Amino acid sequence: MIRFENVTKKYSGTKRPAIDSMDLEVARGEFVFLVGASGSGKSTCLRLILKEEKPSSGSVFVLGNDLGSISSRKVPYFRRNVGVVFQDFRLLPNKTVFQNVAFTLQVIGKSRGYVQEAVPDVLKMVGLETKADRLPHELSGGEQQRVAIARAVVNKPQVLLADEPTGNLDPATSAGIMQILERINAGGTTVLMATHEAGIVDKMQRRVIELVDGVIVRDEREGGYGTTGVVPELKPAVAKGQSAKSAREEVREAAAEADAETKAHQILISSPDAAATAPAATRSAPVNDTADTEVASNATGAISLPRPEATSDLTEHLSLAERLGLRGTVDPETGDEQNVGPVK
Ligand SMILES: Nc1ncnc2c1ncn2[C@@H]1O[C@H](COP(=O)(O)OP(=O)(O)OP(=O)(O)O)[C@@H](O)[C@H]1O
Repeated sequence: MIRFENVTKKYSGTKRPAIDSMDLEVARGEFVFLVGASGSGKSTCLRLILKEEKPSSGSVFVLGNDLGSISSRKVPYFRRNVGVVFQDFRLLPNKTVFQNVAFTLQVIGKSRGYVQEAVPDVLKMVGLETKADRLPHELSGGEQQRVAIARAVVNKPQVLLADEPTGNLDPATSAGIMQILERINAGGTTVLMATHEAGIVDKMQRRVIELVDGVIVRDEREGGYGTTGVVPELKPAVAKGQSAKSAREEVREAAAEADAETKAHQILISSPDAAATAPAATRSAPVNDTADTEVASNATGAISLPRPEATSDLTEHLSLAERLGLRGTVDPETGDEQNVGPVK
């Protein structure tokens, strides 16, 4: 149904590819989560499937079409079979719920009779049959997303792509959206959903594909959000003289920052109120128990802070800086930093 063959996508003006030599196969009727840190290539994957972007090399096949050879005249017809839902809903603000959903059908030339029948049906499916005459701004976020889903599936596409569909919603509302997506999938539609929401992925236990820097690092049949997160490989570069001096400054700054972070961390731990108002990435960063993973990146790209006791003196701060690649080896006899340089 969807197949990537050695697909690389490099946007112009960027150094590394957004998708790197990817092979992927999704069968009819599957429900697939695409997870990974911000910038790992999830949206690019979805855009390639929709033919909004072209691969730099390799081939994308969707619903039996080789997207590399499909004529531009045929693209709109191809897209009729691929519904899309976005994080920010993208409803037409001056049209009612009914009109927003009907719009999809009118664009593809469905008869008035068909529209009058199909729209109430799909609004019922998403639980909005009583709100057909409302304008988007008269709806909650969850309701707006339900309209967007209704619009995406009203013409019964074979594939539904959802890019962070619950990104703007609270957990309870998100659960309702996921029930709707499950129902749509149960009806035979293949669903691909990019998400950062670990709770949702863990609960659903569906296929999970995890991306890191445009590469699939995990493809699990019934997976959870997981914590594959890769520790960035940072090597100290060799530098001498002035740059070594400035690198030493960076080491000290890193140490001072680590100290500040440690204090913040202590405040978070001692004050539940402060924790409640902390940024999500800070709250969700896992605390690792093994010394070797004090500085680790989790799947959301958040750096988990070293435990407070691990950074209780300057030596430990410098060790943190060393792990970050800001500090090179120290000559054991003189104590001088021999090979010091900033992260490359
Ligand atoms: N139009 C573009 N032009 C140049 N670079 C782009 C473009 N779109 C995406 N990128 C780059 O491609 C990489 C992958 O981006 P993409 O949006 O696919 O990631 P993502 O995993 O969906 O991220 P997020 O979770 O933040 O939405 C990133 O490095 C991003 O900066």
